[in-house]
Amino acid sequence: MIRFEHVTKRYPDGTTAVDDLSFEVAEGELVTLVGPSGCGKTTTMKMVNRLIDPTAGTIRVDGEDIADTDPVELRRRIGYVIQQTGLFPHKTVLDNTATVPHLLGTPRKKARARAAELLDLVGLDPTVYGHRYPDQLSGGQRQRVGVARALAADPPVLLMDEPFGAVDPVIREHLQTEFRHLQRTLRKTVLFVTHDIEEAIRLGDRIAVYGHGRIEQFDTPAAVLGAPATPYVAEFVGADRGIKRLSVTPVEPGDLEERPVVRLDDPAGRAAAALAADGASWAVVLDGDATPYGWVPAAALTDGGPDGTVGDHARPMDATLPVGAPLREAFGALLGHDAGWIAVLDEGRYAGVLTPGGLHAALRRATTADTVRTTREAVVLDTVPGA
Ligand SMILES: Nc1ncnc2c1ncn2[C@@H]1O[C@H](COP(=O)(O)OP(=O)(O)OP(=O)(O)O)[C@@H](O)[C@H]1O
Repeated sequence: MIRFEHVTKRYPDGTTAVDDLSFEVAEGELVTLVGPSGCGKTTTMKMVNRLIDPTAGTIRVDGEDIADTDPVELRRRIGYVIQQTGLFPHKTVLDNTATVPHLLGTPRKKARARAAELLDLVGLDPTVYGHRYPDQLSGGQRQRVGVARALAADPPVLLMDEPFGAVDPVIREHLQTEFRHLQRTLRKTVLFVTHDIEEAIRLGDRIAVYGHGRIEQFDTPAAVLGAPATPYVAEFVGADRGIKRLSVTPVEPGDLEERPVVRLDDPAGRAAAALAADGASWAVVLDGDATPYGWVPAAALTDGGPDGTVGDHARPMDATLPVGAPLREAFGALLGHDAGWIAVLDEGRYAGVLTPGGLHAALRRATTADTVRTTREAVVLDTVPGA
């Protein structure tokens, strides 16, 4: 969808900001460009909507060489969000959001109705915030308006240059999470610039790690963290990259353990006998066919005699995780609940439990995947002193 072919940008003073860059962002993909200050990220982005023209090379959007495209027509197809959101100070939030569709010919009333929907989508109640002016909003709220405004003309491509840069870390993480959810449904083609590796990992389908004017590695977050291509990338992603990988490795069905399962309305005596036959000290309790309710210790089932149902003795546990949740979330959930396990759902149905042992195995699985990715040439054999 966005394709760079041997693109170089040299500024008139001789600075080479981007040097022979080639990469592609697929349709519906979110690529983060990450690197230290001055490495050419913004220059790369501004060449896509022709705010800057390259010195050499070709950039294509949807197959078309943008050098042959009228910049105004090009920018209609490309939403642009920047850190200083660039909102019109004298217009209300609603009018700021509705401006571009209105300019493009959408009747005013329809443009405003759509703007209200978009404000809602980015988490701003239009009845509360729609009539405010930008200086009556917090930094995080202004950035949400910036995102809503960029989405208003429904462009297939979004360029985002440090869009969440000006807010504190907590709000920032919140905005990132919301944007990730939004992107799951919108599936825009997004080029997202950041100097924050955590942000790049959380948001990117793939990450381009920039050195000076060049991409040092272009791959999925898991691959960049698991197998940094160069010492520069390894240093940039940080010594704690193992921990960061918890954010990008998902829980898979194979990581789950099977436990005996009983149902709330099962007779307690029969459940106790089944557990005894299994030699199990506890069972998962389901409410109906597939909804986890909690757990029951074997010993509790026969408290007060064998009559009654499992429900009389079961203990609720409200935490569950979906298959595909990042291990970081699973780790947090395990720490937050005393039971040493967490029920995992696959498409809403109980699929098994995740234990600390399963979590460990999942991390090892991710490591093994990296070993397969790493080419033989890339492996450096060190001599172990004294071996
Ligand atoms: N108009 C210009 N004239 C000359 N040099 C420029 C110009 N704009 C940018 N540069 C230089 O080009 C290089 C890349 O700049 P760019 O803004 O693309 O980097 P960046 O990675 O986005 O940095 P930051 O994270 O600080 O925004 C830098 O060395 C910068 O000083």
